[in-house]
Amino acid sequence: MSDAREILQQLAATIEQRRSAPADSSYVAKLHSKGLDAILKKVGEEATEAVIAAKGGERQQLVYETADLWFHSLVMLNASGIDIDEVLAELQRRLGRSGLDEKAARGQNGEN
Ligand SMILES: N=c1c2ncn([C@@H]3O[C@H](COP(=O)(O)OP(=O)(O)OP(=O)(O)O)[C@@H](O)[C@H]3O)c2ncn1[C@@H]1O[C@H](COP(=O)(O)O)[C@@H](O)[C@H]1O
Repeated sequence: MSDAREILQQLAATIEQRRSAPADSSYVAKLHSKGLDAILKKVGEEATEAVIAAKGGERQQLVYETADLWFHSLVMLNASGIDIDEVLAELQRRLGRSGLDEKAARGQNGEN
């Protein structure tokens, strides 16, 4: 399998390219034509579907729904002008740091 960052970059580039395609020829373009709220609604729906699959112990369905969730999250980031490298850098920054330390630091900085 290719490097994970490579796959995400390739998919993000495809999303950027497809957003201006005719809406009847592209799922990405169709979503964009409906506006940001429709994109955000899809992210919420896909997250819920992933949770339901996990709760039901449906292993293969969870893989499928998580792929849907990641894809729609990339569409959301693209619509918001955020490069995936920004998210990857944030995850990398957190590597090796306890989530409990991270949580305590967020309280101090007034972040969520
Ligand atoms: N990875 C994906 C991908 N994952 C999921 N989906 C679509 O996301 C939708 C989610 O489906 P749901 O089950 O929620 O229900 P639905 O009724 O089909 O969807 P809605 O009409 O409710 O939005 C499906 O239509 C899937 O086809 C994707 N559509 C596109 N891609 C990638 O985006 C590229 C560009 O796609 P187009 O824009 O269609 O050319 C593709 O080559 C793929 O690499």
